[in-house]
Amino acid sequence: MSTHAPVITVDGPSGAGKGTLCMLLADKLGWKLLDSGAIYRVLALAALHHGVDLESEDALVPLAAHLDVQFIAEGELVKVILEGEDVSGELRKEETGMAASKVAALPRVREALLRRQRAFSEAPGLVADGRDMGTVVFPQAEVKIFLDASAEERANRRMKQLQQKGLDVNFDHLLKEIQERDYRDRNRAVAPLRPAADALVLDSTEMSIDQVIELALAHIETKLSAE
Ligand SMILES: Nc1ncnc2c1ncn2[C@@H]1O[C@H](COP(=O)(O)OP(=O)(O)O)[C@@H](O)[C@H]1O
Ligand SMILES: Nc1ccn([C@@H]2O[C@H](COP(=O)(O)OP(=O)(O)O)[C@@H](O)[C@H]2O)c(=O)n1
Repeated sequence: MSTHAPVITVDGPSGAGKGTLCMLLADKLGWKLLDSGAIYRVLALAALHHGVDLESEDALVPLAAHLDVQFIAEGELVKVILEGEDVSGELRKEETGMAASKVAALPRVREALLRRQRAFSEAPGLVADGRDMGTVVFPQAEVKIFLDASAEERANRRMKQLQQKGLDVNFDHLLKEIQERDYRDRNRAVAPLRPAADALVLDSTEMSIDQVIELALAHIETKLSAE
C-alpha cells in the first residue's frame, strides 16, 4: 500500500532561483528534494560520454531507462556519480544545461524518466524543482510555485554565480544561451515550461532571495493548513 506524501513543486526558467528556494524549503521542512534538472543533465552527459547523438530519440530512450546514477548528499552539496564516475563538476556547466535542454525536448525521453522522478515522493514530503513538476510529474501537488525573473536578471545572477566559482564569463553570451534554452523549454511539444493553472506565480526580478522565501513560505503555510 502506498502512503500519500505531500509535494511542493517549484518550476521556472534557468536562473530564476528555484534551486536556492528548493534547497532551503527542503531543509526547513525536513523533506526530500528532487532536482529534476540534474536528471536531464546526467542523461545528456551519459549521451556525450557514449557518443550518442543528442537528437536521436531511439538511442536516448534506452539510455534514459537504464541510467546508472547515484545522488549522494554531502552536507550542503550533492555528489553525482554516473556509471561510477564523479560528474558533479561537469554537471553544472552551462554547456551541459544546453545539452540537457536538447534531450529534454524529446517526448519518449521524458516519458522514460517519469517513474524515476515520481519515485522521489516519500514521507514526510517532497520539494520538486524543475520545469514540469506542477504540470506533468506531480499534477496533484498540494503546493505549486512558478518562479520567474527577466532573462537579463537571470543572466546577471548566473554570471555572478559563475564568477564566484572563479570562471571567466561573458554576459552577452550567457544571455544568448539563456534565451535559447528558454525558447526550447517553452516551445517543445511535450511538457513545455509554463505555470500550472493553480500555481502561485512569483516574478523575482526585483526581489531579494529573502523576499522570495518569505512569500513562498506564507503561500505554503496557507495551502498546507487548508488540506
Ligand atoms: N531573488 C534573487 N536575487 C538575487 N540573486 C538570486 C535570487 N535568487 C537566486 N539568486 C542567485 O541566482 C543564482 C541562480 O539561482 P539558482 O537557485 O541556481 O537558480 P535556478 O535553480 O532557477 O537555475 C544563484 O547564485 C542564487 O544565489
Ligand atoms: N523538469 C525538468 C527539469 C529540467 N529540464 C531540462 O533540463 C535543463 C536543465 O535544467 P536545470 O534545472 O538543471 O537548469 P538550471 O535552471 O539550473 O539552469 C532545462 O533547460 C530543461 O530543458 C526539463 O525539461 N524538465
